[in-house]
Amino acid sequence: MEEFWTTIASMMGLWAFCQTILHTIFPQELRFSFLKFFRKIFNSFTSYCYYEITEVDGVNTNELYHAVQLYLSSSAAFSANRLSLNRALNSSSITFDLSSNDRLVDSYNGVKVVWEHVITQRQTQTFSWRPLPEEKRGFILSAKKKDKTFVLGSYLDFVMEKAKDLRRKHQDRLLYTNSHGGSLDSRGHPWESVPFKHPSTFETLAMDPLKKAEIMTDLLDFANGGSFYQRTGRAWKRGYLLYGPPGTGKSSMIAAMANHLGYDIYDLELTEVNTNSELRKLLMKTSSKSIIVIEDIDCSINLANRNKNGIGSNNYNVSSLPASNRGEDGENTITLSGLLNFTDGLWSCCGNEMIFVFTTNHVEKLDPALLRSGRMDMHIHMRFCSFSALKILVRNYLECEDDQLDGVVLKVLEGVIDEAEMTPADISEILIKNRRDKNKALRELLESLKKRADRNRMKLSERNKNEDKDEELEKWASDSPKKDSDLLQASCNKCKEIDDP
Ligand SMILES: Nc1ncnc2c1ncn2[C@@H]1O[C@H](COP(=O)(O)OP(=O)(O)OP(=O)(O)O)[C@@H](O)[C@H]1O
Ligand SMILES: [Mg+2]
Repeated sequence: MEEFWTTIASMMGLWAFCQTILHTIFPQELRFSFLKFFRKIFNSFTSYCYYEITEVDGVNTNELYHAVQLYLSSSAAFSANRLSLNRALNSSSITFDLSSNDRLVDSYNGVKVVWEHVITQRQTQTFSWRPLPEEKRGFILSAKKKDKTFVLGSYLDFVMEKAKDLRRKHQDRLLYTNSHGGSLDSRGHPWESVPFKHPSTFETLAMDPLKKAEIMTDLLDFANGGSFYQRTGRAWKRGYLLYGPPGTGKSSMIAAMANHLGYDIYDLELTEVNTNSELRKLLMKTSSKSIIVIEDIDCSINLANRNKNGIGSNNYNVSSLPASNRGEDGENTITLSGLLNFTDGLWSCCGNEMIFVFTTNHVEKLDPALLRSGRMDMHIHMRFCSFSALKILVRNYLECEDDQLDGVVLKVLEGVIDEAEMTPADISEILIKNRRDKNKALRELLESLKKRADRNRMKLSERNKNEDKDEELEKWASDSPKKDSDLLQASCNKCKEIDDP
């Protein structure tokens, strides 16, 4: 027995010695290359095949890597012995990742495969035209050579599908922002993300139910229309323009869209982007199934001054933009063509299933080129609160259906709501403040609506009066030259009479 333990101890000592030698001879950055080399030699004798799935594939992020990561973090992950657990700030769920160089055995339809997660430090960069991530991450998938076709076809398709489902059902959606313009971080990403937790849904959105249903159908048609877009040769993307006064629910609508489809949101801060090529880089680094949002597009680029350099010059006056957003000569280097290409050019299709949403309070300021179908396919006017929208707000905030409310009060509300021109944001505020006392909430709401309606009526009658005055003035102005010319003609005739007695 003693001999057995001695042998075990010496073998362990030998193993530790070999490991130390390996670590000393091959520093961290060379270890990955060594393992690869070793694996190559080993591969020629083995009945297994190996596939490497790296995080970054050339200039683009590798979607397969993220799909595998998500897939392995699902129930399959419970069979692993060692996992790294993550919980992102504000996230509601814990995610599991395979630790570095750990393995996991998975089986699908009776075929066994092994996943290994490999993380290595990148070698010190000598020269690179773009900064590369400090860490190199990848999965190595190994399977028996005889199962090669099955693994590359059905199994990887299954992994992608499963990841898609998981993403929709469980994972928090992400909200990305380009807070440092278009430059890349240490991992080669220009976007920073936080979990997207906005609770707005189409259920809570107060707007005309028919319009709402139309938008929801349009979104689902888009999301399920992969084969249609493929067959018709169209890029699988759709543009929505949301316009209307502040507080009518444009941002809430974007959140509802994302929650409805389970998409991530890329909130593009255009004023932080310096050039068209930065804009393109940002686009290249977005993933499929996402909504790219440019809020207040009229404030991001001063489209009103398009003619400053002549129509078609595509340069804009950027006086309203921060200095960092201008070129050397004080001109912004983002051009209309850059923005149009962003939404409609060849580069706009580098991800599939993309939605572009632009919002504005002043649709009249936007260039028609930006608004045409194919770029902004659906124009959605977010209006002041209507009676049907009000009923949704009352149901949400006061937790009561309209048949539980006083019929007379409802009638009065219906009569006054359109004239009052109040935004859902203003109405929400009154309801939130008085949500513990329904009757008080409705009374205060009615008072505010009446006040606003009276004010609007007064404004309207004043405007009408002014318009009448303007009309009179115009009439007088158009008549007076006639009178003057009559007088002139009369005096000329008089002079003639005097000259020719
Ligand atoms: N149609 C709506 N349905 C439900 N809530 C709404 C609606 N419109 C506004 N609200 C409420 O008002 C607040 C402001 O709305 P939101 O930010 O969506 O308006 P917006 O149109 O994006 O305004 P802005 O043009 O100033 O960006 C939100 O917190 C939301 O709760
Ligand atoms: Mg908004």
